[in-house]
Amino acid sequence: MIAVKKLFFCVVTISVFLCVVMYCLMQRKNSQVIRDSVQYGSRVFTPDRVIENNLNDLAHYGLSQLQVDSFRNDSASPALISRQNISFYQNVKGLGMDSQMTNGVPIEAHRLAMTAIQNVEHINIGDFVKMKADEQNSTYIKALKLVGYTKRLPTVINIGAKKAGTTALQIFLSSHPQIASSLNHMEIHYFDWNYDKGIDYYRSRFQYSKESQEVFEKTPRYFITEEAPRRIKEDISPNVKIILVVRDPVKRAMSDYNHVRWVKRSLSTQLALREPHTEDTFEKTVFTKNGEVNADSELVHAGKYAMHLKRWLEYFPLNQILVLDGIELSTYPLTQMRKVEQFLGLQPYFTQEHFGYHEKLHVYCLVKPVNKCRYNSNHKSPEIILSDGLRNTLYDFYRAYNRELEEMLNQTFAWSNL
Ligand SMILES: Nc1ncnc2c1ncn2[C@@H]1O[C@H](COP(=O)(O)OS(=O)(=O)O)[C@@H](OP(=O)(O)O)[C@H]1O
Repeated sequence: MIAVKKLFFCVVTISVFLCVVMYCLMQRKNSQVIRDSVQYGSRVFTPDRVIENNLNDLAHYGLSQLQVDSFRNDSASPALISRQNISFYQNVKGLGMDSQMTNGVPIEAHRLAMTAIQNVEHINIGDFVKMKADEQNSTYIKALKLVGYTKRLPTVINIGAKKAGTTALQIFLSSHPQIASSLNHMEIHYFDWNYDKGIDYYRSRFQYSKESQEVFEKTPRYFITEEAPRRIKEDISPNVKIILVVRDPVKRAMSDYNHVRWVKRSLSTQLALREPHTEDTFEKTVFTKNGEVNADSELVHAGKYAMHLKRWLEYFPLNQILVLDGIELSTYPLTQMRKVEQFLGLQPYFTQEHFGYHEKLHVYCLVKPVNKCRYNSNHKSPEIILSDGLRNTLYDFYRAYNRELEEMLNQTFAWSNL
């Protein structure tokens, strides 16, 4: 009997040991895949999936920069597009990507430009394909211009706040036919991190667009960047329209903490270095050892909305800044997007049919014309649990800022007096 028990014990121990080893190996593999993956719009592509889906084609379109570190490098020249036929787009569409590609030429613009090359420039496609890259490039850009498409600086900027729902806004707004976006819908970070690259670099990071379109970018870090409002006013125009999304600042800080920890765990050191400082728990990050709020922490600082907004108001009048509540955006996307349409003077486009509730994510996603949901990088992060005392201390800290924001905007927020 004792021998059977011992044998049973041994089998259980070995099985547990093997399970632990397998689990560790799988985690290692997963984290490698995450490190090497790239987020494209709302999708994440791992190297395996990209190779499966024809890396050669993707490489032609700038997607050879598949390391997260090269996100902000220049993309392929528009002329490369002419070397492939339209079926490439169908491939890409099959992958669930946008038809507006890395090089920023919308499919409609490409078709018009190719027609112009043949009918206006009188160059047949055979000759065009054989042209040297430089000549082909300039012919193509000239044709794009001829049909009304150029790269332009933004007319609308979503300045933040980080983790307040800005990606959802971007996904919704970018589907409006009168909106052109940044390439790949990337955050360009021009007015904070990439300012020394110059305005031509900034312009190059947008899709080709028509005069009748608004050009849109979102970089949530602009909101807390001291120089951003002045730079935007001086370098683009005093008429740029600004959209700010705000959210319960305590929830924002928690979401930010999870995001930063995820970036530090999963992405490159270069990207991680740019993220705010964090300790190994949320509590240690936002509170001092004495249990006071650590006002120096960027995670805390970013939620002092009234303070940041005041700085923006030194450069832009309030009627040029639309402030949305992130929670409203996740619950009533149609009402919020109608506000945005009105603010930007766009034709009414959105209807309830464009939005569908995602049961697992508990938010609304875009379901028309394509399914697109915010990829939630934090979904595996454990929920942050704070004692009632610390939670109240944090809410107390923000209350004065929240009330000031309400007064400035003559608008109330459900989280203002928590
Ligand atoms: N449809 C919709 N509407 C409003 N908010 C939404 C929506 N979808 C997602 N979310 C929540 O937004 C949080 C991420 O905010 P951002 O997209 O601004 O993050 S980022 O600054 O771009 O990284 C993130 O919050 P947390 O889940 O608390 O981390 C998302 O869940």
